[in-house]
Amino acid sequence: MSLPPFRTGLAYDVHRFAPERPLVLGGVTIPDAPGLDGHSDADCLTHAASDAILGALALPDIGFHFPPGDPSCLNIDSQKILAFAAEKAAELGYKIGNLDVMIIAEKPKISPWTGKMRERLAATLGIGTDQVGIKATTNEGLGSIGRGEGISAMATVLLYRE
Ligand SMILES: Nc1ccn([C@@H]2O[C@H](COP(=O)(O)O)[C@@H](O)[C@H]2O)c(=O)n1
Ligand SMILES: C[C@@]1(CO)OP(=O)(O)OP(=O)(O)OC[C@H]1O
Repeated sequence: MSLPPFRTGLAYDVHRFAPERPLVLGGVTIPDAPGLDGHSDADCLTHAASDAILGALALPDIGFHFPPGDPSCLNIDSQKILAFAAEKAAELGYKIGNLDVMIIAEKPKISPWTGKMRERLAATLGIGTDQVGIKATTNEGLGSIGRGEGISAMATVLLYRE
């Protein structure tokens, strides 16, 4: 692998609602909100963040490392997946410059939780909270997300070498 000083990564994930499950986003359990369906904890924000890091490194995605359906991944805490991606970056000599995430959801209201999510992701990644951005938007009623069928997330990351 060539080792340029900077590498960027981009990722997307979406999960449909599964109201009987707890809602975990950015490693934070949001009370009184419908959860998401998945083999893991279904934390689409953290999945997108993890895939952005793996993508920046040109490594296979999270499904390769944590196969859907693998019993060892059942209800897995996605912070473990994010920590794995961060370890891969460190192994290849990269640090995280910044991570930026966008949540697209009609519900619940995300903004009250972004502070805790930034702290959780920063702790998992071993970086400062000022290196983690999290924003949310609705889909203005358009499409499956707009109909309130699930939550999606996009993430971008900058990695650098010293
Ligand atoms: N699930 C969401 C969606 C939006 N927000 C916050 O509301 C603002 C306005 O959203 P629009 O979709 O109308 O642009 C947005 O900037 C967020 O601050 C939210 O917290 N949770
Ligand atoms: C981490 C995994 C493990 O099953 O989680 P899932 O909940 O299946 O979520 P998805 O984003 O569909 O695919 C990633 C999987 O590898």
